[in-house]
Amino acid sequence: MSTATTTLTTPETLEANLSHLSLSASPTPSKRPYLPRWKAPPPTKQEVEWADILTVDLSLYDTDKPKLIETVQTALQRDGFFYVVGHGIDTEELNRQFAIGEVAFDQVPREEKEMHRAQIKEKGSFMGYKLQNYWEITQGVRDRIEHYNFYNNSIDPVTRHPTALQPFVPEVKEFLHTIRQVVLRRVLNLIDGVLGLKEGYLWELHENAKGETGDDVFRYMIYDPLSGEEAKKTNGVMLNGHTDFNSISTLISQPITALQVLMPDNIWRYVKHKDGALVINIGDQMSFMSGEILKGTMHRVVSPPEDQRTLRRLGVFHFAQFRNNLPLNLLPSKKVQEEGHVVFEGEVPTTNGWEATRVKSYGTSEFIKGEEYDIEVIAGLHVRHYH
Ligand SMILES: O=C(O)CCC(=O)C(=O)O
Ligand SMILES: [Fe+2]
Repeated sequence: MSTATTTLTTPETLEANLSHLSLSASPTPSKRPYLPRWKAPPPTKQEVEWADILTVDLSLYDTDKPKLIETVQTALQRDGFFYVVGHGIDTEELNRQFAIGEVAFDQVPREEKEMHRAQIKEKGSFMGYKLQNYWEITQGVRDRIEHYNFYNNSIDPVTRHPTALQPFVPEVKEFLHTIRQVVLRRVLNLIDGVLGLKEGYLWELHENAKGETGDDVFRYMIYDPLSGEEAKKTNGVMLNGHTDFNSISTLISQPITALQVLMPDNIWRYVKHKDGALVINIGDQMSFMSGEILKGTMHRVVSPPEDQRTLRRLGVFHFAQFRNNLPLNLLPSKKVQEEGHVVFEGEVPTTNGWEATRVKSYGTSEFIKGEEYDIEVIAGLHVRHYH
């Protein structure tokens, strides 16, 4: 049974409908186009400084929600990051997404990738490919990152995607649907609990009863290693320190140790791989709407430890978006009004407006240069770009 047609609009129907979602491998995997299983690289054996990140076990969602709300509260007010386990998505389904991701990079010819190049500067959109060398890291060193992005509201028709990816598009759609319902929706409900909002309030800002849905980005991403020379110039940095632009980001944990979080003591620490877990953080927009009670935390990607340094690093990401054209005002929560602060003094940017502005300028525009980070001014705010 396909789940892609399940439509969910009201919080009351969440629990009833969750039971209809395929949380494990599809019952008809034989109908799926063949792909070899993705072979995950071995975890690092080196000791590095790990970030202390809390874990939310979603299998307790129905039985111990108050405990989960408490954990999400600590995680988002202190670190901005947490792991999610017990989400019910089978590890084979997660593996399959990495296998499809490889197709996007290794089975699509360069000319076809060029044809699907994202209109980043023109439209502030990553739809399609962001190819290598588009961004500057620092001192003239260009990035070694390629990504392919699906947009939730523009996945159809299948033929808009590169030929090699087309057979897998129905699965991508189904996976994105599942992750929205099983992970995003429940996490948003927990954040409602943290902020004292009525359950379902934040979900409604992501998908309303009319079926208007945020234009989430679903991304496959691959990092090629930096050369020794490049790494020396960037201090090992492969992706500059940034906050995400959206509401909530989810990445599937993978073994190559490279993602670092700037912890409250101003030290970058590594995010440790947890098999089958998802790593969640909030982006600018959720942070702003919370009056910055919830932290949009700085993170970056650096060259992995010695035993993984020459490996390519494949990633799978879901960047959830609020619905379009919502002003980034404070949420109607007593806690936000009392403990948060007004973020925008002048004109308040909209959800998709903020996203597009950040996509357009990231990695390409001239900012105010600083020792540790450069500063970009958007709507009167100082946005930091660590290098
Ligand atoms: O590759 C990663 O682990 C993080 C990537 C990231 O932060 C992003 O794409 O916003
Ligand atoms: Fe990020």
